[in-house]
Amino acid sequence: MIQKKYQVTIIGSGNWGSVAAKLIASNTLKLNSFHDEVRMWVFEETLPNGEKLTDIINKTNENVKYLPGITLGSNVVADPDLEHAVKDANMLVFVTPHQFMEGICKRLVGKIKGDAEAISLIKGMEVNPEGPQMISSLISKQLGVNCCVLMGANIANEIALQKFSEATVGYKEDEEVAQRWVQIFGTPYFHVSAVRDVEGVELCGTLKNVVAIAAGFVDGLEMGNNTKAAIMRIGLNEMKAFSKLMFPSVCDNTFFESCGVADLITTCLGGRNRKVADAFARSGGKRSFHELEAELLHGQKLQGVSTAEEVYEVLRQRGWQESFPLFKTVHEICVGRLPPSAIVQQSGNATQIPVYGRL
Ligand SMILES: NC(=O)c1ccc[n+]([C@@H]2O[C@H](COP(=O)([O-])OP(=O)(O)OC[C@H]3O[C@@H](n4cnc5c(N)ncnc54)[C@H](O)[C@@H]3O)[C@@H](O)[C@H]2O)c1
Ligand SMILES: O=P(O)(O)OC[C@H](O)CO
Repeated sequence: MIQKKYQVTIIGSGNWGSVAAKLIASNTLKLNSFHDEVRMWVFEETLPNGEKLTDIINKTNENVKYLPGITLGSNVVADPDLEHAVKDANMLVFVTPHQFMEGICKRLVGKIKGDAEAISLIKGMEVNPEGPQMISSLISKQLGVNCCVLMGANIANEIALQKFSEATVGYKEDEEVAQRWVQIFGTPYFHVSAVRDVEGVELCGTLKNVVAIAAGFVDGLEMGNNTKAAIMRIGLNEMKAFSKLMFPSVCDNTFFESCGVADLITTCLGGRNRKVADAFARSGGKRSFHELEAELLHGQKLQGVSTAEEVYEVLRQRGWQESFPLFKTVHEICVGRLPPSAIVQQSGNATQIPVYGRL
């Protein structure tokens, strides 16, 4: 019998997308059931020296803009043509900032192989008048594919340097498919495990970005470690309560996986959301997130501010605002309705919130 060979394409080539390419490319070379080549769709841009990013990646094997100084692997092929990049793939890895996914999915309808499986590494959600939709669900519905997720305490630059870390794959039903994702991401320095709780894993990764913004405010206001720990604790409670209200099937244990408490800790200590929110608070809320993101992240994108807005919209639609003082306050600070110092005054009310007692 001829063994099926899987072809992997990565849709996205930012900081994490490039590290995902490096991890997967190191494994496809070793595993017989995968084609060596890993195709990576690049949102094309021209760099200041006039060269196309795709050409530089294919020439130097390095994403000089989003992951400088790291060799991706000679079997990573950058491709600026989205439809071309996915045409032969039966394993699709989605890893772009979440705000671009609706447009990307629209372009891919009818363009992917019938046996394709997908995984989303994207931390974020979509909210429209009909309600919220997780990104894995957007991918599944628009493209008619099964979609797992991979989330965890994964600051990309640290994994690029092969420093030990862990991640969690969330899946719906098919454990064999989940194990195939574990196989192509896992390395001796990147331990991956799978849990049957796709919504719980994805909501952990999504909601921690809102808490990271709150932690950045605390840092910018120089309020100290105890305050930051309190904000993280209150944030974790809100993450759990929100996830369970959205999806009653979400498991408590998921919050103790890498995607849960570990991601919350790393992101509140060293993530980009924390960094930009710190600068915002130091400016007294006078500089915009947009301006600070461009200045501090050099093209990388912040997810926490838009996620705070999306979560706020869900709270508004469902009348849950009073049960989620931290989530609500983060958004109100981001849009300038409250000063950064409100993060402690308002979130402190969380101790009286009955919803936590019930969950
Ligand atoms: N960087 C990390 O440490 C990290 C770790 C875990 C998860 N994530 C998540 O991974 C996802 C992707 O983040 P990242 O760090 O790889 O990206 P990034 O923020 O480093 O880079 C931004 C990317 O967006 C692309 N882009 C810009 N405009 C675009 C457009 N109009 N359409 C499509 N793409 C466009 C850019 O080319 C670039 O590849 C996010 O959901 C993030 O939360 C990131
Ligand atoms: O840099 P951030 O804040 O986008 O966080 C990066 C990762 O999500 C941490 O796991």
